Amino acid sequence: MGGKHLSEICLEISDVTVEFGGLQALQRVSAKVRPGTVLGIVGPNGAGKTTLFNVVSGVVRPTRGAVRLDGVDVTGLPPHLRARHGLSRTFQNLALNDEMTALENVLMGTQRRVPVSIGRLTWDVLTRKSAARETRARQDALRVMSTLGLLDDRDRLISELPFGTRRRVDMARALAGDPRTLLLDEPFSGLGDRERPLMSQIIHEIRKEGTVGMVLVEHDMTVVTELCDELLVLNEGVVLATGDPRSVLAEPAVQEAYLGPQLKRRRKVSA
Ligand SMILES: Nc1ncnc2c1ncn2[C@@H]1O[C@H](COP(=O)(O)OP(=O)(O)OP(=O)(O)O)[C@@H](O)[C@H]1O
Repeated sequence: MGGKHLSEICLEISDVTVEFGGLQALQRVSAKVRPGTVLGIVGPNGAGKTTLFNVVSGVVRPTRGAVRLDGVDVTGLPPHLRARHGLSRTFQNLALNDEMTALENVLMGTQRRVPVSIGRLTWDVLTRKSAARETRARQDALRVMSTLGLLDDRDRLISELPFGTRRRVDMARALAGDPRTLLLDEPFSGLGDRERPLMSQIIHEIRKEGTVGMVLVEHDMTVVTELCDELLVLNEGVVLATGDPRSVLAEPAVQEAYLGPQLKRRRKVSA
């Protein structure tokens, strides 16, 4: 990103409120993410986690408040234009084309920086300049795939790959866009015991590199405590607590928000 001024904060959510009809799904939520850190968004069902994720990715437009990527206000921008400001995301249900190879899917992720043609069909109409871009995109895609242990799978169709490998391909696709801010939507969901440590390690490595800020929505509190620098706990659209994971999860209000519904159910059953 040569020469461009990059703000210390890659993602800033300022005073965001979202109303769906009469329901306030988010009320005055603020957060900042720095490169090399992971912000975890947690909270019980219906707390507003997905809505906040959707506000950052541009799927939901906030009623009030703003989203900034590298200091640029992107609140009015549709999702596909946010990639130009360094935003990339993974999907809980994966965003892969099953009929394409792993490499072709990862190449799709490089399109943020250069308009890449990925099909054999369009190869013959490419100019020499775009052929050079294609070569660079392939190199970038293969480099990311190598880091994620996917080189041996590069020419296999997504439909032939086990779920855990597909999840890593989705991660490689998101990373191939060279993001500054990466949204991770339940990246451990559906992974087996052998695949989970690998995903943890990948997130650790990205964090250690120090150039990408991550936002993680995840239900597994062990993962959240282990991977996140900071937690933002939502409950019924309101920020209940923020801070380092262990102290935040120990707060009585947070415990009540999580255990409250269970305790209420138990009281009902025993009444
Ligand atoms: N498009 C929508 N229209 C109306 N209400 C919505 C919409 N999307 C979400 N909501 C409501 O907003 C609130 C927050 O929902 P959200 O999906 O963000 O919660 P969540 O924390 O992601 O929950 P879960 O953990 O169950 O996925 C809920 O009451 C939900 O019913």
